[in-house]
Amino acid sequence: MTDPQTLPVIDVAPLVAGAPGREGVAAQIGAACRAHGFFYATGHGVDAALVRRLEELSHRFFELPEETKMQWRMALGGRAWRGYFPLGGELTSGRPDWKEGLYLGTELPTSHPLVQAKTPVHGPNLFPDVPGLRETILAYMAAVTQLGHRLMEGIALSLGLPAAYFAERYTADPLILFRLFNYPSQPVPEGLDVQWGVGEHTDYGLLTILHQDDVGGLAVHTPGGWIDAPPVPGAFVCNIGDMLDRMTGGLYKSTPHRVKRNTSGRDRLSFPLFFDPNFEARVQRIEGLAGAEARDDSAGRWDRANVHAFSGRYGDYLLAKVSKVFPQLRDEVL
Ligand SMILES: O=C(O)CCC(=O)C(=O)O
Ligand SMILES: [Fe+2]
Repeated sequence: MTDPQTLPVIDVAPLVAGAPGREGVAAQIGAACRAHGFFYATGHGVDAALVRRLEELSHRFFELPEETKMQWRMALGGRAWRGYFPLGGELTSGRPDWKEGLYLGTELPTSHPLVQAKTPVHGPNLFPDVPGLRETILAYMAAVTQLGHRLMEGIALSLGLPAAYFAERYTADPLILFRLFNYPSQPVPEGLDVQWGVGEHTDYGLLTILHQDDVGGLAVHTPGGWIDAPPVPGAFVCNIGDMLDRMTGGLYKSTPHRVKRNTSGRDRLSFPLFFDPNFEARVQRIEGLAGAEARDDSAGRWDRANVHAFSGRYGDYLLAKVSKVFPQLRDEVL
């Protein structure tokens, strides 16, 4: 039985290896997705030294003066939606979050057909000039994207589907967005309407794979109330997003979460990688899932949206959401 007060820690090694035990791993993932949509993954095979190096280099970047970091500001990333945003620069539910960040994603050259076609959220990254950061980000995104493919196989098996179900329809070429976040411990100036590191929200796509450092602050809104998702050394926090909720008719919940304002006295780093359907993919219900009701839960949702009513390209869903969190960019780049 899954304890409703703690998030399960699942050793995904057999799934990563494609070994016989992967059915058992899939069953545990399925139980977690039905219970809270959140779990920790250990045994994932992503090199701990790579994660440590990314933490060190990220600290080095965020420690730079704000004027320096603004050399790589998002406004310069254009439609690709890449670059640095300063403290208070992103809104959740209309309020500024107390975090700064660097937006990244799959690295595509300007000559790539999708970039030439001006497809939003596709393009080259704006890599800060911190020695080693570019290579480390690219290696990290590649490793965690591979993990995303394996976890989606586990999710497919957990629904009684062929392992390649999602890859065949949505994620042969997944949309990967990646962020480095820093939640500084610095107090909020008087008069600013800031409450959270990140306000309550759900993630938009299929699966989020998050590394958080040892500071803590992430909390998850389960049916039984808010529970903490404290750091578990060496584990990724995995949670499902709105599209999997939509595809499964609500069987797998896209669970709201938020991050407390950091008052620990040291910076908190987190690195979410969003493993999402291809921008052009049309998102459809999975046929014949027992227990799926596709209930309209919009009245109780943070954004009052009915994900089950959505039909269209994943890219359109994403853009409608993103333009709410960065309203100042919407007019410039979309
Ligand atoms: O920083 C965290 O721990 C969570 C961030 C998050 O929820 C998000 O970026 O969607
Ligand atoms: Fe999130």
